[in-house]
Amino acid sequence: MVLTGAVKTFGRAGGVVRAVDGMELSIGRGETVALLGRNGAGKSTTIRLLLGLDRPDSGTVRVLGRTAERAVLDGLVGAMLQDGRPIQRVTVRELIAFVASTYPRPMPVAEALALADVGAYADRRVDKLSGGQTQRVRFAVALAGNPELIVLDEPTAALDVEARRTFWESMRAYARRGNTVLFSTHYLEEADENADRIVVVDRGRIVADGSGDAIRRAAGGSLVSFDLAGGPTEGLELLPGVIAVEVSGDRALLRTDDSDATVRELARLDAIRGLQVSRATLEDAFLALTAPAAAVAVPASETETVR
Ligand SMILES: Nc1ncnc2c1ncn2[C@@H]1O[C@H](COP(=O)(O)OP(=O)(O)OP(=O)(O)O)[C@@H](O)[C@H]1O
Repeated sequence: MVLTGAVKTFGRAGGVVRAVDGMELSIGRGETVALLGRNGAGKSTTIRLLLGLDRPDSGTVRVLGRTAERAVLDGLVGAMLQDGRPIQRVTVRELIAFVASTYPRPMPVAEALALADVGAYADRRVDKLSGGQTQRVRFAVALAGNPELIVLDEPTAALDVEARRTFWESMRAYARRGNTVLFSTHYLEEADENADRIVVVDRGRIVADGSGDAIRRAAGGSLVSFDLAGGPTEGLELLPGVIAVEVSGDRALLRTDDSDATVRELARLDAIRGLQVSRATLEDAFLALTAPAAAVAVPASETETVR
């Protein structure tokens, strides 16, 4: 599926919000992709464009070679949105059978129940289930049309650790069949563990796109910190390897893609009091990429664009 220059704005008292701001995103069949961003980054709006629930103000959206609306009507796309609630007073099996009957080439009901791992309570009413069970039923609903692509908006937001684990097992089983998965999340570990590719979104734009490792690298592979001991802070950004500099009290934190070179130069300058070197975590990378006053700009050439 492909978003080309997609823009979606919302009018608001006092101005216009560019929820999606010139998004260029292409996802190939069989990929599992995480859309990672803070609250309000534009993830849900991107997903709504891909599902044909909203139209872009400009730019285009194509899903499996057709318009988003057409792809959904053809049963090629399954979705789990944040606010969807299954209809009540029916059993899980009845619900899935009903949803399947509305699609041209549905998944056999037993298969959808098994894949979403809801077989154990298939004959219970959907309004009598726990939060984790309900979420899996919603996943079964998304599978019922036998889609090639599934789009999940923060699928595990309300789940505990165990429910999350079983949810991702089901999702991976679906992906292993050669299907495509796009999910949004705030959770870095979830993106890293369950996606082949992470697309970091900030203010309606993609600020990094690649594997977890590529994103760590793009935001600076290591962090070097030391006590300034009253020394100058000017020029630190010019040290070899340094991508960004933060000063907090009397301590300087340098984000660097060549910590050896950075440390050698600091040693030469005799600025190694309390020196610490650590590998940037995905969390560091994410914060650097999406911090409100983004200190780090990732040149497009440093992101690993998969397609
Ligand atoms: N229907 C709407 N009307 C007005 N503004 C909207 C609407 N939908 C989204 N926005 C605004 O667009 C921006 C992006 O919102 P969006 O819901 O896409 O972000 P998100 O990354 O999904 O956030 P969250 O993680 O909180 O779900 C936000 O500033 C939001 O307030």
